[in-house]
Amino acid sequence: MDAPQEERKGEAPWRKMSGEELEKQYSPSRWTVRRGAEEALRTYSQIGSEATRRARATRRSLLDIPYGAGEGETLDVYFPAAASEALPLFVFLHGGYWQSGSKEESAYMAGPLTVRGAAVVVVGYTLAPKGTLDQMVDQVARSLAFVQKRFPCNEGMYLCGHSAGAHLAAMMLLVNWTERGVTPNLKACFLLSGIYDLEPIVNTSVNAPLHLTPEDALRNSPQWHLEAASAKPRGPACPMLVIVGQHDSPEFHRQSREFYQTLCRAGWRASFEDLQDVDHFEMVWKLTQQDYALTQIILKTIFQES
Ligand SMILES: N[C@@H](CC(=O)c1ccccc1NC=O)C(=O)O
Repeated sequence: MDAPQEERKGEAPWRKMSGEELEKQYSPSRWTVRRGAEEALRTYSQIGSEATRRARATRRSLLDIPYGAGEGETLDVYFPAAASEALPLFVFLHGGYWQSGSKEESAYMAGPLTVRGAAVVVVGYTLAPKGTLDQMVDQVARSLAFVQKRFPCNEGMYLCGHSAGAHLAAMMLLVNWTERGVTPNLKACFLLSGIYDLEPIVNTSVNAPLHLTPEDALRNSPQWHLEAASAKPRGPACPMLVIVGQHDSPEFHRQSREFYQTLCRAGWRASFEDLQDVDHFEMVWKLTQQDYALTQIILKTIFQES
């Protein structure tokens, strides 16, 4: 059963916030500590573009591979030096509130991960207002099915999403893969600074290009459907890592903590990490660095080091 309406309509703190406060809570760039909002956003996209350029110049890659017939339904793959298809695949879904960002500026982790022997897949999807949230969720599901079919010998898919991308990643736990004829070999999920209950953003500026009705928001809120989902945990081998940045807003902390609790209730093996000393953007751009705590967590999860 889905979460009862009383639980959804309960005492969530955002319901008592002014419009202005809600807007602030859901504007990650207003919570950065080392840079101003605009500089943080600029740096985030610069580091991503530069990391992507570098990966394209120095790694074997497949770029703009269509996973569907629609415009923008393409993905990029970056490979380690040793040629093999029996590789772990790290699949990244970029953020940008479903209305900004692109795979062309999101291969942050391609360097550190390919050096260690994992391939990195960066998925493109159709941003709002052109794409609707339902379409994006379907696109990401099709991209994962495509990757599984294209690399059937993969040693596991490690799905990672940031912010809006973490929402899309979490929605994948609700997909009926049997119906789609292929089940991705999912080995772990990294959910970075995500939002899992979309109702609070319906009345913020985030929703201007999205046009989410309260019904759209509820249908696309993994927080309220996970416990009822038919896609049950694939056994103890698929951990869910829910990670939020120390300097993310209180609402982002609440969203991650409550989704972690829901994952546990639904029977997933989940962990929760409040990643010290990073904001919403540093959390991802530091994945360009091999010695960054989150890069190390990802590598340990993929390569099972203790
Ligand atoms: N306008 C937003 C931008 C934003 O939220 C964002 C930007 C890049 C990557 C992820 C983001 N957040 C969620 O997807 C802000 O004020 O931070």
